Amino acid sequence: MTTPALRGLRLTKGHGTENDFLLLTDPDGALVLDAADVAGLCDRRAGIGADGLIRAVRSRALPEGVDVLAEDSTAEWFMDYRNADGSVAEMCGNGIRVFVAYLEREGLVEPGAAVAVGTRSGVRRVWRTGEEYTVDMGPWRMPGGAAAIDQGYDVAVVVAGLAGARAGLRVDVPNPHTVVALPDVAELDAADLGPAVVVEPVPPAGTNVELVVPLGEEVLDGEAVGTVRMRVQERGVGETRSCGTGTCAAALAVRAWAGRGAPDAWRVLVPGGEVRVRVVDGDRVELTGPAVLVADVSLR
Ligand SMILES: N[C@@H](CCC[C@H](N)C(=O)O)C(=O)O
Repeated sequence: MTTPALRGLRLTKGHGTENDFLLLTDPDGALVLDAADVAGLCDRRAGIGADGLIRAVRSRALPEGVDVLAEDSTAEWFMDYRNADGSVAEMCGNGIRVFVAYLEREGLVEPGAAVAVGTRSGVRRVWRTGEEYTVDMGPWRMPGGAAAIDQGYDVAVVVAGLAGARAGLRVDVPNPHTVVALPDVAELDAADLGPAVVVEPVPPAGTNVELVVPLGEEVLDGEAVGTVRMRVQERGVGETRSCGTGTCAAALAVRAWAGRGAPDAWRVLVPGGEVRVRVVDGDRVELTGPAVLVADVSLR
């Protein structure tokens, strides 16, 4: 599995609500990691196994055309995110929390300080409160525009195990998501996210798909908080135990469906745990959840 160029490479395994990642540091961006290398390392039988791989590269070592430092000169590290099949993704909401926990543990950023991280979708700020990390995920977009928001959907989605086509609403965070509301947890459990999910019309860059069941609202510490249960099929991976950008998309879709007066604060329950999503100033979203480093591995 390991190509000679990767022998001796040191990786760390970590997860955020059981969305798991391999992390490595390549400060000068010297390592050539092609899609087959990434897929081999992420393979759960022949490799180490993970939903994605994250390479930490110094922003000043990035190839021309990726100018993170022009956006924020303090964004010293770039998160090079790859899905388990080797494809690249714009952003990873669980991965970026684990990335900052890893940078702290490696002594590459000041522990406990807010960190600006370069990503393919721009610079994102991450800060730690106790054991949890919060990410300013920035603005989102519903590519179907006002018509989709008014109608509540803009695509048709066919999922194995569920009868007929379901209505889906696309939400970019800014990686592409399609959120489908189901009436109850029995349907959520019946869905088979093993086979490909068919989305029509096909989104131009593909899509992650979230199945959600809204579970109502309660008042916590004087604030209305909505709860959503979610399962996800990730682009470039398959079904995963969690997806941070997906939880943001899920909360934003359910909030849009609920209409005026819907909560800004959401708990999203996923098979791997729970995260919190907050809409701030109506136009950007924050994600809070755990980050766990599990093991260090050296490739033979
Ligand atoms: N698991 C991630 C999302 C990873 C990228 C996604 N599969 C894509 O291709 O967009 C998250 O926690 O956000």
